[in-house]
Amino acid sequence: MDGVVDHLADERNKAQFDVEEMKIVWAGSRHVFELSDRIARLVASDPVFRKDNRATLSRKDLFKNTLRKAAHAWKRIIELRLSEEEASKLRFYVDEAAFTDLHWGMFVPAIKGQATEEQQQKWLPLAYKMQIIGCYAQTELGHGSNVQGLETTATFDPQTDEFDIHSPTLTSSKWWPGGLGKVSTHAVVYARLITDGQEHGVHGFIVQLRSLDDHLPLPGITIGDIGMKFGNGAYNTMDNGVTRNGKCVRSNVPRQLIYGTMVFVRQTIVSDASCALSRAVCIATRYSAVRRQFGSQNGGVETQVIDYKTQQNRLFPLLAAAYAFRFVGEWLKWLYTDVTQRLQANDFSTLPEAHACTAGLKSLTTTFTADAIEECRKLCGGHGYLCSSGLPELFAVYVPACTYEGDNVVLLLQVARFLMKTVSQLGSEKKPVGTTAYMGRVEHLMQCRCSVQKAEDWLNPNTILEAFEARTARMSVAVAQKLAQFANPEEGFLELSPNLVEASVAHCQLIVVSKFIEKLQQDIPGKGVKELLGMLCNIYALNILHKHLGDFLSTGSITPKQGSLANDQLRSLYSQVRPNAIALVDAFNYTDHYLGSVLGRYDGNVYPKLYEEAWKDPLNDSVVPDGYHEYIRPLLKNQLRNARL
Ligand SMILES: CCCCCCCCCCCCCCCCCCCCCCCCCCCCCC(=O)SCCNC(=O)CCNC(=O)[C@H](O)C(C)(C)COP(=O)(O)OP(=O)(O)OC[C@H]1O[C@@H](n2cnc3c(N)ncnc32)[C@H](O)[C@@H]1OP(=O)(O)O
Ligand SMILES: Cc1cc2nc3c(=O)[nH]c(=O)nc-3n(C[C@H](O)[C@H](O)[C@H](O)COP(=O)(O)OP(=O)(O)OC[C@H]3O[C@@H](n4cnc5c(N)ncnc54)[C@H](O)[C@@H]3O)c2cc1C
Repeated sequence: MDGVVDHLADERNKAQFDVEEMKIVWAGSRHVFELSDRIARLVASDPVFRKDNRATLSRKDLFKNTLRKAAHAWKRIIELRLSEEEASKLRFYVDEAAFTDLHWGMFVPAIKGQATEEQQQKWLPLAYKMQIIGCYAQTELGHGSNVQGLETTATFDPQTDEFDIHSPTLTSSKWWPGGLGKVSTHAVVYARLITDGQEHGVHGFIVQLRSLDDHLPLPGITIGDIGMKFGNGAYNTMDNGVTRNGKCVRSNVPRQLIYGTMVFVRQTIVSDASCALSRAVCIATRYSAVRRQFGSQNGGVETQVIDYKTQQNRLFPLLAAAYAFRFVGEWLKWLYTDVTQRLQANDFSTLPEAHACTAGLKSLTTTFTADAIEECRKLCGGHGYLCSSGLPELFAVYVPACTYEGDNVVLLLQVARFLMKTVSQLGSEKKPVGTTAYMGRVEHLMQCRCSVQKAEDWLNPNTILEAFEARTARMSVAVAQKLAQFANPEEGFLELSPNLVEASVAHCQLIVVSKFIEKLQQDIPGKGVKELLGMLCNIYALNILHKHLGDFLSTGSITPKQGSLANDQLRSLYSQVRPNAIALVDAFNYTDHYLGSVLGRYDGNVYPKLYEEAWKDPLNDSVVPDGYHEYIRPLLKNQLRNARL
């Protein structure tokens, strides 16, 4: 900021907490903060990684530019001898969806999680050096959610000691896999295993797709890109592929680990939600402090839009959620590490809970984040609709997270199965543990009364927790009782699926609230840091309570009066957070390069930069537009009309 006017300086001076310490809390540790900061600057200062032209490039140029960036990134990783942690931050700050995500994020984990020792020794060194490039080919044209419904077959031929991978129909074509369309040389292909004429369910097989000499598809394989996706630029940097069959290399997979890669990726998607959300919130918060509308007294300055209570009521819960998702993401990473270690020791006991948590939290956080990015766009008024705000592209890149790695409703139904199983086991030997431990107090939760009498009573974390637990327990038990009335449980499950999904959402929201409260019980240094986090935790919880008041009231978990007091407390919390809003988004420590938004600039110098940016549009290359002589001039001169008459 040397020599640059900081238009947000007054806002920064208002902060009542230590921003530098909050940056450490956000990053997770001082080590991660310093590393992230260094890599973010490295990326921002490298011209190859510029991204302000993505919306205007043609698909082919966009894609080629992504290939260039990926090759350059890999070169820098090798030259600078970056560690895995540094390389992964570099990918984060380069901020461009590419085949490398699938290679590192799914192909390598699938081999690590599902291949035998011998297979790992063969494939992993090649993959780590990127001497082969892999993708994850599960979804087909006809089936995505229903993995057991995949049609591709892998038939073992004892004569050749090979599997014959076959997609016999159009609908069995692999369709969607990222990186498959134009880049990958190999894939983990999911197919129904057939040996001796017998079926053994869906398994993963490593298949070579393209020649390592000339990149042409191997015989028997038809391969290409599936076409343009939502939004200009955005996810179109990625080649999503279609392919039909081939021969392959043998595989031998333990049944329970087939789904392991999805558990891993869902966990990373939850952590990623806080990044996308915080980015949108940072843009909307800074711009809301810059933007002024109405309220001028005697020709004085107008009101900053961030001071309108309606703006705060829309924006601050999103800010609070960004922090909430950060902490639940940290916890989920711990849970995933724990379950992985157990699996290595053949202990599968915590896998169902890990599956339910990753599926449910992936669904909850991505649905919320996608909606929140769009809300941030609206919070920025008309300028939010400009590509230079960064929000349209962020939305277009982010919104498929609600679908990929499991459609969000399908995933909530998985949580519902887990919840119903937990309820059905209450009173048996098997005690609920982990995130369902609260169900062990179901008798109390079914009849407890919320003690809130005045607005400030809602600041007690135990009060909040009990209201959320009572709501979830009562919703789960109510739907379980309805289910029990069906002679055929699967029929009941289908009929009651909307109620089941609502119970799952309540359960996932409870997990997020409880992990935020747990975070606050840790030692958090820095003046005012814990206090601010406490306010954000209360905003996150009370906003949910307000938005889902129907659930809380219909289950009798709180009274209408208590609901109204929660809302009073929310308004008071907004006033307390307001002076800290800019500092709270500064704590994300995002560079202007990463934010990619004129509205979210650190220095708040929005208007001159918006004007400057507009002139860069290719349409402004000429004063008189291409097409004037053909279409505008004849119109103005009435030549078109005369010609018709
Ligand atoms: C320009 C760029 C430059 C940068 C360059 C830099 C390069 C260098 C970088 C170097 C870095 C090095 C560091 C690397 C760091 C890593 C980076 C990480 C990034 C990660 C990002 C990844 C990218 C994401 C992009 C998006 C990818 C999207 C991919 C996909 O979408 S893949 C396809 C996913 N498909 C689905 O999810 C399908 C959904 N369906 C299902 O999951 C299931 O079928 C089902 C719905 C659950 C099935 O239901 P059924 O009822 O049919 O059940 P079924 O019979 O199958 O199962 C029954 C029992 O099994 C249980 N169960 C089900 N699922 C699971 C599970 N997942 N786990 C455990 N158990 C499960 C189920 O509960 C039943 O149990 P039961 O009730 O007890 O019987
Ligand atoms: C950008 C992007 C990248 C992707 N990358 C990959 C990849 O790398 N590799 C890969 O293998 N796949 C990939 N996919 C595919 C992705 O995993 C699937 O699209 C996803 O799992 C959803 O499956 P589907 O498309 O079959 O949706 P469908 O299941 O057809 O969903 C359609 C609708 O039906 C509803 N529905 C479906 N089943 C049920 C049910 N049982 N009960 C109630 N409602 C239901 C859904 O909620 C949804 O509203 C990608 C997809 C996208 C968009």
